[in-house]
Amino acid sequence: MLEVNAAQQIVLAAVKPLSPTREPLDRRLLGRLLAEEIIAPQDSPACDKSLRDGYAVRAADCPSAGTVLQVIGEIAAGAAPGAGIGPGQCQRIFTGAPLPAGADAVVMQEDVELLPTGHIRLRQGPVRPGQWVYPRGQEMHAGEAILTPDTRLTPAALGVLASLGRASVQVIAAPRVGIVATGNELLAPGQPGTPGKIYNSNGPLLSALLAALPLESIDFGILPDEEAPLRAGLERMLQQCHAIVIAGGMSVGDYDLVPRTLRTLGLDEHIRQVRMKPGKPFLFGRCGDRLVFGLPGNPVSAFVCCQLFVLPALRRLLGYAEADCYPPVLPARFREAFAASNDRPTYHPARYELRPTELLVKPLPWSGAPDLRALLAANALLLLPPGDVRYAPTDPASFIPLDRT
Ligand SMILES: Nc1nc2c(c(=O)[nH]1)N[C@H]1C(S)=C(S)[C@@H](COP(=O)(O)OP(=O)(O)OC[C@H]3O[C@@H](n4cnc5c(N)ncnc54)[C@H](O)[C@@H]3O)O[C@H]1N2
Ligand code: MOO
Repeated sequence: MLEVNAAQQIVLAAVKPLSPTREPLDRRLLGRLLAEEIIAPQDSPACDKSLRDGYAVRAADCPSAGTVLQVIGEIAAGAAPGAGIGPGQCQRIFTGAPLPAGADAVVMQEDVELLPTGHIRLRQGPVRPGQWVYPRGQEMHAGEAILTPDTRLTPAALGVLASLGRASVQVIAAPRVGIVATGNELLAPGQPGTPGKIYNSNGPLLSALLAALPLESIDFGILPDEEAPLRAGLERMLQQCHAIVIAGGMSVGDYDLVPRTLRTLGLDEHIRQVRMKPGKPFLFGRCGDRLVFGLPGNPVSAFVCCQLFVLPALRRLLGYAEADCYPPVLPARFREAFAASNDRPTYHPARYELRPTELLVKPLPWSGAPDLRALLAANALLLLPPGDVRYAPTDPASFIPLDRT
């Protein structure tokens, strides 16, 4: 049976980033990949600016405390610089306002005494040239490359793009991803419960996991274990989405119809099972250029397969470099003794904590693939090898953090 690492490589090898598109600059671009080089159109700041509320002066006029200067006008932020200043003169100025011609320094208003004659007297001196001035081009020069293609857009990058006056940018397109739960036993939240039925937790669980990425996800609700409506539903999803995520009906039972139904829709199956627990009946393939992920119905299995295979593939569709697509695996030490017995490599819900110099990890009580409640307290998946294993406190461990953003 395929190992997890090999399966992850097969998935990523089958995914190509989507094409670039031009989109309006807003917060929906957070986490998207830039697809153009951004060049500064002009110097920033475009002129020398004041960093303080106070007075724009000529430093050469201000050798010492007690210097008296004539105030000849006022410049607010957003105003044109207006008249320049000559010897013995200054202008009232506010933070962000352009320095008038002749001025090369700013004196904070706290450092002057305002005289009734319309003059100021310096409380301190000398004034250094450039004092409280943000010089033209200090942040960037016209023609300078500010952002390279393949930059992942952060809040700071979006702020810088806005500061350049950009209303839109070229980014890698965001995929549309469909999610559906299958099973005759499933009820939508709000429907009256009846014996034998359970509520669909996988749909909301997977939608929430996908919400960590800047893509459009569509929840297609529930499809039954019946061939005709299942086929029609999956076909509709394939028409509308770049990738589809199906949970349930993946195993070998008489009502596990998903794999064979996908085959009638032209599935090119790349993966049918992976040597892991939970999540063994994971399916991956393509229908034409659509990516198809079949997750086992047990909620923790669906969760783990989403973390290990679906999210990495979607990051790749978004244009992330391959190495940035995988969830990180971090080294740690066991916080306490633990004994495990598993027939496959296992991803066990756990809690990690940062101690001054190392990470400690503690497996949580967990009763297996259906036990979604165990994930409530988890912030990690602890990797455990197959077989009977006993760990003592401080033994080495490795885990996947679940709180990575
Ligand atoms: N004879 C075998 N039986 C099973 C095998 C096997 O190899 N041989 N594999 C087991 C493993 S491992 C898993 S995992 C499950 C996965 O099976 P399916 O993908 O077919 O999932 P279902 O049978 O549809 O459901 C399993 C379980 O999860 C519940 N479920 C399903 N969907 C949801 C949902 N949307 N929300 C909440 N709970 C859901 C479902 O009611 C079942 O209890 O198969 C083993 N069997
Ligand atoms: O592989 Mo299944 O997901 O253990 O229960």
